[in-house]
Amino acid sequence: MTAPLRVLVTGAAGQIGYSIVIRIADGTVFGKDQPVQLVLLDVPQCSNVLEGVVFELQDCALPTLHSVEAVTEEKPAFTGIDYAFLVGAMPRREGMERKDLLAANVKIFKSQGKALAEYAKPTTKVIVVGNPANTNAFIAAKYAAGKIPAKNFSAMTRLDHNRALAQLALKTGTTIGDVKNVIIWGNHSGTQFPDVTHATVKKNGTETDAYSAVGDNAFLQGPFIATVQKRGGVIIEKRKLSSAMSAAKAACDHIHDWHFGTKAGEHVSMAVPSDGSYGIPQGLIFSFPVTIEGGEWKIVQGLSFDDFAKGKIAATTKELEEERDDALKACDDANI
Ligand SMILES: NC(=O)c1ccc[n+]([C@@H]2O[C@H](COP(=O)([O-])OP(=O)(O)OC[C@H]3O[C@@H](n4cnc5c(N)ncnc54)[C@H](O)[C@@H]3O)[C@@H](O)[C@H]2O)c1
Ligand SMILES: O=C(O)C[C@H](O)C(=O)O
Repeated sequence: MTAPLRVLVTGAAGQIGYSIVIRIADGTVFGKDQPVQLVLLDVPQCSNVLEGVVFELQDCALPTLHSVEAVTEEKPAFTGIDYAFLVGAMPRREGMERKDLLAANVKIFKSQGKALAEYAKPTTKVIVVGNPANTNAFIAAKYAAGKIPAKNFSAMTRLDHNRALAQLALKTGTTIGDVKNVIIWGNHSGTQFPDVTHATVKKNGTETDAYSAVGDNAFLQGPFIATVQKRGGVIIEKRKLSSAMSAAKAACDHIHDWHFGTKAGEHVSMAVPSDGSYGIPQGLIFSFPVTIEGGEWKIVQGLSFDDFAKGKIAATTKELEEERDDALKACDDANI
């Protein structure tokens, strides 16, 4: 029998947590033949809610769910895990930018970076969902350094990637399966650059580049980019809560592809530590197009940028550098 994977979800009493755990437990993420031991972490004040989630998962009677436990401390949460979905963090409310969460949330990721180093397997793979996701992942990786390699840390821009696919499909009157190879560059924030220069759309049986399929450059360089950049804020305005169903689905897509690999000829967007590719400062957790094989991601190389794209990439890089510096200062100030 296949050995179970031990998978941690933090913030499991929250709204994304509630949508994510069922997909991990029912085999959507790791496959229908892969047993999973789920570990759900939240703060002690949420222990009752967490217990309710455990009861519901038990009541789902899922063949792939080997075990599920609820914990409110880091040691039992992080011990021996193979994958960590780091969701637990404060969400933004109307009128806030994601970086306004930095001071409150970065301390969580300093502490969890240390816990990963102390208790998790050195091979653990981490997705940070809690905002500001890129910078939180940078901090977690920093405090786990020496025990878990930086390449095992990532932040989620798959939701932005999925939003970009959906907007292209809507605009061209196609379906999601017809659109591929959009790219999200940079930060999961309003400065991200959703780029369709290398995307393709299959329409009436013929695959063409996205610019030809849309036939409206002004749309692709204007409203399309703004819609994807601002989608999270619009959802908050409408729901009075931040996106959860779509965020959980994207986190599961991200880990599914990290585990199983990307399809031939396709790349996905994933915020990973820069190795200096495209001139992005080393170590910044920056969203790149990646291909994945054997559990290892590789940044797609050799893509060219026009001046428009260069300007967008410079802006998101600058924001990430500023967030990094603020986060490092907040960590120095935080007595954890
Ligand atoms: N990267 C993305 O694309 C993306 C998308 C949507 C939401 N988010 C972010 O995800 C985070 C969670 O969103 P949500 O809507 O589920 O929020 P939520 O408030 O519904 O749930 C967050 C949960 O985290 C818990 N928590 C807080 N501190 C914790 C800690 N130290 N350890 C464990 N659990 C802790 C809270 O008690 C709560 O149950 C937010 O920061 C949100 O902004 C990111
Ligand atoms: O926008 C937010 O604050 C939530 C999330 O990051 C999103 O993109 O939906």
